[in-house]
Amino acid sequence: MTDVWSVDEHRDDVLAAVRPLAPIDLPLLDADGCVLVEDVAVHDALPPFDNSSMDGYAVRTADVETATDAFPAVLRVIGDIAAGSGDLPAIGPGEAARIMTGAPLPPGAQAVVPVEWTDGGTGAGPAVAMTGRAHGPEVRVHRPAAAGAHIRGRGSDAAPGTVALPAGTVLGAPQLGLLAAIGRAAVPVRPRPRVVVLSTGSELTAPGRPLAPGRVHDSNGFMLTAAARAAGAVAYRAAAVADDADTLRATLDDQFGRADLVVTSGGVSVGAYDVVKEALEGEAEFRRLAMQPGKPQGFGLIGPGRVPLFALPGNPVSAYVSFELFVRPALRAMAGHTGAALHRPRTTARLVTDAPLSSPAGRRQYLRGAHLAAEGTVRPVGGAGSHLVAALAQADALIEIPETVTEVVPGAELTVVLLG
Ligand SMILES: Nc1nc2c(c(=O)[nH]1)N[C@H]1C(S)=C(S)[C@@H](COP(=O)(O)OP(=O)(O)OC[C@H]3O[C@@H](n4cnc5c(N)ncnc54)[C@H](O)[C@@H]3O)O[C@H]1N2
Ligand code: MOO
Repeated sequence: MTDVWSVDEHRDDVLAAVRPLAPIDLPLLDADGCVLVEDVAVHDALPPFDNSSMDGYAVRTADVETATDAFPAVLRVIGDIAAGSGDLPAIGPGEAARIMTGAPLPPGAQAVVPVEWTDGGTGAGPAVAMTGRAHGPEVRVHRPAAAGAHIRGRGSDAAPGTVALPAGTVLGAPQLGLLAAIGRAAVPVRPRPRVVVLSTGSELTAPGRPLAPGRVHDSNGFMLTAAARAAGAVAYRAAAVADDADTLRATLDDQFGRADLVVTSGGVSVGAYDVVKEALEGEAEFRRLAMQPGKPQGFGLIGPGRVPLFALPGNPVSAYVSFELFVRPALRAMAGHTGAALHRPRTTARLVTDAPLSSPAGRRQYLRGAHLAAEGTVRPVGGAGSHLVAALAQADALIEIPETVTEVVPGAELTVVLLG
């Protein structure tokens, strides 16, 4: 009897075989979505200097401590400080400087009074101040301000010597913003894996071209390339290769130099033209899994570069489900992700169907489903056939039915894999 592997055994074997890619320094926007490999320290304080958080007037607190609407403090405006100013007037007793948001606090000032608390230097009340008219040589301040009011202190966001981002951080928009703010132009990260997706089958025709009798369009090439991109890879679809082992091998050899991982589909079953098996004989291991769809699977580290190659089954749903369960975690591991971040999130949901569903004994079944998070339910979409691409396109989850279960009744609690 031929050995049969479980889904978990195959996934564990594949994850044990792949390694995180060597780190490289990438410019910030190229590092988007990548995993940082070293702690990044703050060298210069952020903000780099004390600055105003409001448009208003930089003042000495003693000068405004008794200010009210009836008895405003009248201060002499000795200058204008815009964001980016380097030349700052010193504020003496009875003086103020008009200051903009983000502008450096001038020496002598202890607080900023927002323009709304003043006459805006117009000689009028607060209502007029709101109109933002040009200031005069004097400003009337109507309220006191505590020391430090409306001032963003040097280093109050990130202090020098602290860790801005620890190794292992996945870089997204806020993290890239922080790196830019502390002056980093490039960071050491694991690069996105480069993936080549290759469909096999003499029946395959590129979409956009008319179908000759007996032929079908190559859907796997596009679906798996998109799935690899969604997993964080830089992925390209190669033109489909006909069922000829020598041509396939030559095409694969050509791709190994430019790919960190290769995905093929088709040609792994027991048919007369299962050329992927033939082309990789002795290098990849071909297995039967206790799984439906996705029973035949091939995997190996191929060529001198030992490039991971996944030979997925040709049926489109089988190929996609196999990608999600085996290739995606491998790609995520190569990109430096660990733990739960390798996998699609899972949850439990109540099955909504009119009649019980049957499932093959001894095989873990993955039905396609529509998940309703708010209701905690999942509804099967289409049947179990592994050619049902239209139903797959309606699904946002995989419904997992364990190997030991042959029938599930409406209302049963099942694990679902969220495809996001
Ligand atoms: N006698 C047996 N026959 C089959 C078995 C078996 O155990 N004994 N297993 C079945 C299962 S399960 C699967 S899955 C498929 C896997 O077959 P292959 O990986 O060899 O795939 P092909 O034969 O090349 O194609 C299968 C099917 O998928 C279509 N296909 C293939 N590539 C594409 C593509 N890029 N785009 C769209 N459609 C594609 C192809 O035309 C076939 O219809 O084997 C079963 N048979
Ligand atoms: O197990 Mo094949 O992978 O469905 O249809």
